[in-house]
Amino acid sequence: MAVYTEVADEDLARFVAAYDIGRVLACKGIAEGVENSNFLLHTEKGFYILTLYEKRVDPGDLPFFLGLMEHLAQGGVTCPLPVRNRTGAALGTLAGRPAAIITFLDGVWVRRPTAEHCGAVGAALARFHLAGADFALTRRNALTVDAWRPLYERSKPKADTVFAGLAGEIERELDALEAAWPTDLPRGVIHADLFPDNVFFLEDRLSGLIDFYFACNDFLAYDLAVCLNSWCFETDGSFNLTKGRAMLNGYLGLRALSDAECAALPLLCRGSALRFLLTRLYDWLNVPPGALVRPKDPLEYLRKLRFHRTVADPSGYGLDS
Ligand SMILES: Nc1ncnc2c1ncn2[C@@H]1O[C@H](COP(=O)(O)OP(=O)(O)OP(=O)(O)O)[C@@H](O)[C@H]1O
Ligand SMILES: N[C@@H](CCO)C(=O)O
Repeated sequence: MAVYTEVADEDLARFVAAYDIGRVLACKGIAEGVENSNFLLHTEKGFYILTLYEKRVDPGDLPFFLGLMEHLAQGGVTCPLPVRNRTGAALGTLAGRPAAIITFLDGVWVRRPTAEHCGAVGAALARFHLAGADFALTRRNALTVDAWRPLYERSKPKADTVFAGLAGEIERELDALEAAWPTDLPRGVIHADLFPDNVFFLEDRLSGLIDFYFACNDFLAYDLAVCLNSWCFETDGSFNLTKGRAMLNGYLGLRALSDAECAALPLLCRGSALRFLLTRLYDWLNVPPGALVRPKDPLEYLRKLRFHRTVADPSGYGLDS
């Protein structure tokens, strides 16, 4: 999260007065993250997260995200719940933005994940996929293969200022992925952004998942690719096979992967790496003036992408044949 939009005290007090959570005692901007404006809200009833939805969130998708949290919680996935106001609405408007209050989840995200953390995340991801299977709403993935080229075009004029040769490398990758992207893998609701900062642990036990604002319907195995990318690389850029194996085995303990899903993993990992390279590149080149935000390094994902091009089969991620 980040803070793009400031909220006046009177507006906040009026917004919170519609809820049954007491008066505002304090409200502090959260610097972490890059997508929405987030605040730690302290009221007479306790702590909450106040989110103002920013540029990448289509307000029409908010019932999907908020409904998904409620659905997953009923299905045994620990996650925050939207708080409803006295009229039963989970969504309102604050400072000109769609806004919601969600419950505070205890735990911290791990800066240096171990293989054990990766195993727990693999299992949690499978639990998410199983619990999401009977969710009634759907949302297409707005950041899948057909969206990557238009997204790239918006950064293209300045891409080579970030890294010489970056534009050409992205264009070759887009050509390859558009030609080879799978069409018929098992689909369902995916988290699509289950990075370490979206998974909380309490004393090494996974305590819950947050940040459902990229969730959508897409290939289930693509979600694993997002997690292999975000959890299993070391800071020196190398892929940690022990972590990859732990994550895949954690997942396989609850949901089997088909042969086609296994075979597609290297391609899905390339696609996922390109997706985060492209959104990070755009954000890097377009920091709004005055925003409290730390854009993330796009080149981290260029290095991951290059690694995936060298992976011939899923044993390269630790998948036992
Ligand atoms: N329900 C919650 N309970 C406790 N803390 C939360 C909760 N939701 C968010 N946070 C805090 O806010 C931080 C950022 O949240 P989040 O990851 O949802 O933001 P974001 O802008 O969507 O970030 P990104 O998409 O870059 O991960 C978290 O790391 C955590 O510190
Ligand atoms: N988790 C993403 C930010 C949200 O899309 C990243 O690290 O690039």
